[in-house]
Amino acid sequence: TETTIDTQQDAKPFSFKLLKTDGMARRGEITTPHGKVRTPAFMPVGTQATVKAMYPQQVRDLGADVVLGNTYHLMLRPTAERIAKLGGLHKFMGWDHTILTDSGGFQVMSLSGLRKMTEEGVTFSSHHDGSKHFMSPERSVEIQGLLGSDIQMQLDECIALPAERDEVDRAMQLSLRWAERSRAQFEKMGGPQKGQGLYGIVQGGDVPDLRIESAQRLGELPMEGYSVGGLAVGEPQAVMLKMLEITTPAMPKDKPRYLMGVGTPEDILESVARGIDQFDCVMPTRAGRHGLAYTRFGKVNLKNARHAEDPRPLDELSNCEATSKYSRAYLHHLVRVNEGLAAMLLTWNNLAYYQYLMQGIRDAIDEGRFEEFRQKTKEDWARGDI
Ligand SMILES: CCOC(=O)Nc1nc2cc3nc(NC)[nH]c3cc2c(=O)[nH]1
Repeated sequence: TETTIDTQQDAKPFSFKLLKTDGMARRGEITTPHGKVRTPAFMPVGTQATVKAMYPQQVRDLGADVVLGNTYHLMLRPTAERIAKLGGLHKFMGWDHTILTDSGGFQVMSLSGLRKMTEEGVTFSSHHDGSKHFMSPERSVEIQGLLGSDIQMQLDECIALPAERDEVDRAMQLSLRWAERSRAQFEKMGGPQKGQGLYGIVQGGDVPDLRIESAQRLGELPMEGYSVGGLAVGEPQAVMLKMLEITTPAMPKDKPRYLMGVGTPEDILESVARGIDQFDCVMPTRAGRHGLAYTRFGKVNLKNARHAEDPRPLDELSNCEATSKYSRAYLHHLVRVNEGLAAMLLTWNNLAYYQYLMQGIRDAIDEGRFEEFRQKTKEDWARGDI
C-alpha cells in the first residue's frame, strides 16, 4: 500500500502523465499524496465518508484508486473541523488512497433550502435542520483542506439546462471569478506544497462559444486539473456529447479532465472517446440499493418477477463473488423482502462491473484498440441480458 505522506511537509508535487492516446481517448496516471490514479478512472461516490453498503477494502479490491467525498454533507455533519481534529478524512473513513472532494456548490444548489447567491458566495440553510450556513470560494477550499482532500474543486455555479444565454454567461463568468479566488485560497493554504491538486470547473451550459471561453480562460490559471461541469443536468445525451466535442479540445492537453456526475456505462464509454479522464456518478451505488444490477450484457432489474426461480448467477465468469456466487432467484428474494444484503451484494456487483469496464477501457487504449472495444462493448449491451 502507498505510505501516507505527512502532507504538512514538502510532498511529491501533484502530477499527471499522459501515457498514450488512441483517437481522442487518453490513458494517463495522476500522482497524489495518497498514491496513483490510473485514468480513465471511475470514482465511487462516498458522500458521507462512506461508499454506501461497502467496506473501504472491498472498494479498493475492486480496483478503485480514488473515492469522492461531498463537502456540502461533511461540512454539515460531522463538520470539517471535527474531521480535521480526528486526523482528516482518510484516517476518519479508513481509506488510505486518493480522495477527491467536490466544492459543495452543486449540492447547495440542489439540496439545500432557502439560499441567497451573491458575488461573495452563497448563504443557504441546511436540509437537515434549517440552520444557516455560508459558502464562499475561500471557505470551500478551506473546508476541503481541513478534510485533507488530495483533489479539490473550485466553488462554481452550476445551472440547470435549458437556460437563456445571458443566464449561462452570468453563471460562467461568476465561476471564472470564483476560480481565481479558489486558487488564491488554495495557494494560501499551501496546497501545491502538500502535493494536493485544485481543479477549475468549465461551465457555459450548452452554448459553444461560452464553453470555449470558459475552458480557455480557466486554462490560463495554474490549476492541476480541469472539470467539465454543468452537464448531466437533464440535457439529452446527444447534447452532453456534443458539448464535450466542443469543450475538451479547448482544455489543456497535459492536465486531467473530469466530467462531473457522469454516468451510465454508455455515457462513460462515449465520453472517454471524447477526451475525458475522470468520472464520478451515484448510478452504480444508488441503483444497487434499488435492485438494479449492471452486467456485461446490460442492466438486470432484480425486482422483476421473471427472476424469481432463475438459478443462474448474474455472470458466472465474473471474479466478483456477488456476481458469480449468488442466484438471481436469491437476489430477487432479497430485493423483494428488502433485506440489507440486497443492497450490499448489488452495490458490490455494480462497482465491480464499473471497475471491470474501466480496466477494459484502459487496456484497450494501451493496446491501441479502443474503437474496436467501444463497438464490441456496445454490441454486448445491446444483446441485453440473456
Ligand atoms: C463533484 C464536483 O462538484 C463541484 O464542486 N461542482 C459541481 N458539481 C457538479 C456535479 C454534477 N453532477 C451532475 N450530474 C449528476 N452534473 C454535475 C455538475 C456539477 C457542476 O457543474 N459543478
